[in-house]
Amino acid sequence: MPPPFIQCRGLTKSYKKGTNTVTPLQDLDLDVPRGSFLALMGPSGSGKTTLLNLIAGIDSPTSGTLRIGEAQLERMSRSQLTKWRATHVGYIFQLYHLVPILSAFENVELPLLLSSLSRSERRARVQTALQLVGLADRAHHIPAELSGGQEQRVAIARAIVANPALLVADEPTGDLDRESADSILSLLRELVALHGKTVVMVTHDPRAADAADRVLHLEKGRLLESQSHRLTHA
Ligand SMILES: Nc1ncnc2c1ncn2[C@@H]1O[C@H](COP(=O)(O)OP(=O)(O)OP(=O)(O)O)[C@@H](O)[C@H]1O
Repeated sequence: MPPPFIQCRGLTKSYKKGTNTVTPLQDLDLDVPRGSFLALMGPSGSGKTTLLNLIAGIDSPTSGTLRIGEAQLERMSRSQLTKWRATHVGYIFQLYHLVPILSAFENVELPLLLSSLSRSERRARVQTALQLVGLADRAHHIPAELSGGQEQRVAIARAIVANPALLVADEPTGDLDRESADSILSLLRELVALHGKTVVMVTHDPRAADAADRVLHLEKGRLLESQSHRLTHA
């Protein structure tokens, strides 16, 4: 068996709040295989975003270990994490976070501007990403000229343009109608099934969680159960 792509052991995150210590994530053990789709559910304040941000290298654990691919994240400094993130993780937000004055093309190109790629290489990558999300014909539209579902597709193109192995998504369908939500979930499934991405998604929506291979429930910073081991997908 290959080693898990994501491996957490005793993962704990605490914050000091005045004289109190808040521990949104406590002693978490988790293995996620490469090329799988994991959904994280749980009540508000249960630690879902905290875990997502640790896995994305946005924040560092207080204790425990977190390995993603070859990288041992708990040993990295802030600047090492920032560098690692740029090539290894794509982040998808509930409210898309697109730059309103830039076209779809320019939004997707943003993560590549700090890379050493030439202009024509960047253009080719952006076009490929927009094609993959089905929006090649909207490249020159600004976000206000797109529907919510299309904006989220642009955000997904931006998340995959640097070809990261890992995608993390925080409520990616939370602001969408059912039909657009379903099409975003199909797209995420396609990225897993056809492109080998590993997706970790926080959601409150059981229908969204149903698109995942596995659903984990957090409560008060601890893992409750694992269910819905899906073996095949249409
Ligand atoms: N930077 C921080 N400083 C202090 N406390 C924090 C910080 N980030 C998160 N917390 C606390 O950790 C707990 C878990 O927060 P988290 O955002 O991970 O929950 P969540 O499950 O994602 O909730 P929601 O579904 O509402 O987004 C909360 O009680 C929150 O107040």
